[in-house]
Amino acid sequence: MTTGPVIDVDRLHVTYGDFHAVKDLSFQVGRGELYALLGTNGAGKTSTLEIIEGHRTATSGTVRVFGHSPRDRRAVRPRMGTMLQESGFSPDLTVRETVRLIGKLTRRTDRADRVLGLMDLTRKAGTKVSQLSGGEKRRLDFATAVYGSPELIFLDEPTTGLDIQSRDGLWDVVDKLRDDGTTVVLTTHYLEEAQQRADRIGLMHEGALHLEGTVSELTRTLPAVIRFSLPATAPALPLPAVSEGEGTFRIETADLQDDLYRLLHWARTEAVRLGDLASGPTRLDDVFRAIGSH
Ligand SMILES: Nc1ncnc2c1ncn2[C@@H]1O[C@H](COP(=O)(O)OP(=O)(O)OP(=O)(O)O)[C@@H](O)[C@H]1O
Repeated sequence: MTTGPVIDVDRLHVTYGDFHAVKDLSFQVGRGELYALLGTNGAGKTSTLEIIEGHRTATSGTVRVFGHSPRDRRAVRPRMGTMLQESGFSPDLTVRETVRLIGKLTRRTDRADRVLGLMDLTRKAGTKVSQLSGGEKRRLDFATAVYGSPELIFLDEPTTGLDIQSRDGLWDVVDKLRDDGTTVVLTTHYLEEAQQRADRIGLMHEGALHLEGTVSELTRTLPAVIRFSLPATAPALPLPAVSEGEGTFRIETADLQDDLYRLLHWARTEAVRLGDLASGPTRLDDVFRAIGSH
């Protein structure tokens, strides 16, 4: 039984030649957490994950997984499953053979047919990997990652190329694993998936952690937004608003409830119809867009 964090990254540096891809990166992932490591293109996420997964050595700094070096494969591999962005499966093996091979290599035990069933691949069990569609390959990749229900799972862009049924199926499996205490590290460019599911987010930019926190801690760093359109004849608004052209306005607010109330009260009193009214907290997309602008 490990006490302390499942993943502990301390002052990690990764250089390629004289290029500094990861600079003094520190973060921890606790047991049972879903930690989303997100970032701009080239931020250093893959480089970092490759070190945590034991595929690459750090230039300097320390990384511990379950208290061990990730290069200590015997200690770490049986306890972690990995869904990479690109699988390196042998095209000539069947789907079932592939799952069994990964099980053997990682020293995890399970039934191949169980994990194939989870991802609706039972009918493809005897099919060669080379004959699978792109989405089926991704599902096979996920099935191998969850083989043996490991304590730690890395999901690198897991839903890219999956149809909506497969996405829902994948997240159902992840939710069940999490109920049993599995720790998940997710990278994705589908920010709404991270927004819905992550306990904490580490947001990388240019090799460093730009922001870290829960979704609400990150979105709280930016104002919420109210958008609407007005007829040209409308009287002056009760709040400062920015015109976005064609009669559309945007109000940025640190107090969405109060300012929305003031706007609606004004509209009713003045008998003004607010067109296409929409409001909501800042989305993770906006936090990303703000990177580099401050
Ligand atoms: N083997 C390598 N040799 C030289 N430079 C590399 C190598 N691998 C990555 N880099 C560079 O290091 C930086 C970080 O790359 P990395 O793949 O870790 O980023 P990322 O955050 O995963 O990006 P993306 O979201 O685009 O996949 C990039 O500028 C990349 O060009």
